[in-house]
Amino acid sequence: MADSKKSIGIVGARGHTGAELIRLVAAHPSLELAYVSSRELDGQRVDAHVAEYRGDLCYSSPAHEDLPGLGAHIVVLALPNGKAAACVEAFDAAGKDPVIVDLSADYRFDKQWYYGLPELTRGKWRGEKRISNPGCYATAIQLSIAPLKDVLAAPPVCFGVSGYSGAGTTPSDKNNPELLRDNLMPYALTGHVHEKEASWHLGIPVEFMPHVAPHFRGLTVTTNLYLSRAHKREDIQALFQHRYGSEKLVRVVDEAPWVSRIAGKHHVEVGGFAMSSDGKRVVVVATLDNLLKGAATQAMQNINRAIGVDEYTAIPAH
Ligand SMILES: NC(=O)C1=CN([C@@H]2O[C@H](COP(=O)(O)OP(=O)(O)OC[C@H]3O[C@@H](n4cnc5c(N)ncnc54)[C@H](OP(=O)(O)O)[C@@H]3O)[C@@H](O)[C@H]2O)C=CC1
Ligand SMILES: CC(=O)N[C@@H](CCC(=O)OP(=O)(O)O)C(=O)O
Repeated sequence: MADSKKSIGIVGARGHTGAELIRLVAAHPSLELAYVSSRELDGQRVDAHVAEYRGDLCYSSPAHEDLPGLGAHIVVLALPNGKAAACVEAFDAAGKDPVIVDLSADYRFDKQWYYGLPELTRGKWRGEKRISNPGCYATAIQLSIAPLKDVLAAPPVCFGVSGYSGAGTTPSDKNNPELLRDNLMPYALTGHVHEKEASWHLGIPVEFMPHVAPHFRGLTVTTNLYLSRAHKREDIQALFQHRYGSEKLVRVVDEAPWVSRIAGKHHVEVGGFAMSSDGKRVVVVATLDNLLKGAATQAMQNINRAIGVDEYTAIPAH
């Protein structure tokens, strides 16, 4: 391994987000895969599953206690919710302190961890090596609401529709293409963890109603916002432009964006800005790829910052 490169381990690398991260790492000039874990793919070559990876690495299945001994500078936890703590505890017990990026919801409410939604929290990073990566819907919700936070008259109401890759690879109704065919499946209509996450990090109550749809990847969040005083559409657009005009991974668009155009892309699109006739209600639509800006791309932004390289290194512009 070249000295100039940092080594990275991905725990839970068989999953959808793990595979996207392997692709991003494969194209990264300063990162090299140290290990990728999967119980199911243990012993199989990585390049047999992720064509973009060129190398001889095979998946392995280390016990949690053995992870610290593998020595990666950066560890990404891409495990189901509830499974991160055992890994984190193993690093603590071994006295090892790599950069840990957790993709699950497990540390998103923990003040000891940096919550890495760079477009909104970049300035809050104090060099923490423990980074919780935001949820996919929670990213779209927060980016849709943040520019209007100070002019709201009521809690924003968000209608979300995700592709079924959002439900991971463990079989369930929410990733069963047979049940999803010609269907839209509502779930967790109150109290979804991303409702709590967006409310917590924005500091205002947010209401969220998720659905899962037959497409594989990409999500839409349509948010209804009541405003404390009348606005013109140009005023709303100006607030979004002011907030995101210089952001490489947020595009403020005129019309309401379509999810079919965001699949495989690394950025967020936010637009629509449909006004009520009295100017006191606006509907904002955001789309992003749940596996990319909703997970792996955002993790890569956070890793890049943690290792001191440009935040967008190895993240394609389109
Ligand atoms: N999918 C998405 O759109 C998004 C997902 N996330 C979060 O990222 C994390 C990973 O998501 P995703 O890639 O979709 O999940 P998947 O279900 O696709 O993958 C989960 C991974 O964890 C491993 N795994 C499953 N069960 C266990 C277990 N009990 N113990 C140890 N390893 C296990 C699996 O490999 P193996 O079984 O072979 O060991 C697999 O590599 C989750 O916390 C998810 O909530 C965040 C944002 C978006
Ligand atoms: C369609 C679908 O099921 N989506 C997932 C969100 C995926 C995600 O961002 O996950 P975490 O917050 O768990 O990391 C869900 O609603 O739980």
